[in-house]
Amino acid sequence: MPRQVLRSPIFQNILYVQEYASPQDNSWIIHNSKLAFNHQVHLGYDDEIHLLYRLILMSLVNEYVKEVRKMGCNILELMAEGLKIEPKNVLSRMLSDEKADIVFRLNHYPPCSDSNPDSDLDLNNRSMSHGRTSIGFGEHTDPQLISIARSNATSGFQIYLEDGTWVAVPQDETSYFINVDDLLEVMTNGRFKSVRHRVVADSFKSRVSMIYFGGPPLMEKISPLDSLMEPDEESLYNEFTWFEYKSCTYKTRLADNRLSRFHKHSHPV
Ligand SMILES: O=C(O)CCC(=O)C(=O)O
Ligand SMILES: [Fe+2]
Repeated sequence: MPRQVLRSPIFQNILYVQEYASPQDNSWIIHNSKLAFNHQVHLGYDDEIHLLYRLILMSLVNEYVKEVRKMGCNILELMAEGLKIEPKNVLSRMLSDEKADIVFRLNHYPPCSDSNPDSDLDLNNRSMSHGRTSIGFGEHTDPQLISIARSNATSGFQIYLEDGTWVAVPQDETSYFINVDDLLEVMTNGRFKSVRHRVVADSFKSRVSMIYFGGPPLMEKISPLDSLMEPDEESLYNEFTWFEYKSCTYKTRLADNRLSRFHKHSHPV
């Protein structure tokens, strides 16, 4: 099914017809710019897509999202089991809730011939010059609970390690890539870490990825799970709702450490 979605001629057409930067960005995803080389396709808002295309596309996406949501729930249940907490749906109930805040995003990174011979060097440096590298999607953590991604086996996805290096994650179109997101870090009181990641555009191959972002209902209160906390353990975070956190993501820049704003003992960055 996912491969079918990626390869579907409908998707291919839409990728080339409807490419534009996301309206809510504050400069971090700019269509065809040197800051980011990425086209996002926002489904549902594209008035010019032929109605028939839109209907077929919507039904493919809905079917995919339904299945991936089930997978997300299973993964969260396995995590609860691994953490030895009860009930087993303590995390997954937020995704299975009919008000769960789900986003599906399709990213298209055209080949970018902009890269220069120094870029490998630059790409391991967090303070790189954006003008000289071909960043497809700037570094960030995903704000939700978990993200589940598939791609067309074009490299570029990298994760950040605490020692300051970026590690390329080998891609293949038969695997799912699961990210721990910000809310899961809070709910596990830091036991799981939200993974900082980015995409570097490939010089020769186009990359397409589709990501399911699983978030809880907007008014869900987020704080470390009672059932997980040791008797003398202190909560690292102030309680907030997903709505508050989500609003904060729109007011901050992509690369910001948004969690630090909700951290009990640190100053906002
Ligand atoms: O394209 C990818 O593989 C990752 C994109 C991403 O990190 C995102 O959409 O949040
Ligand atoms: Fe992401």
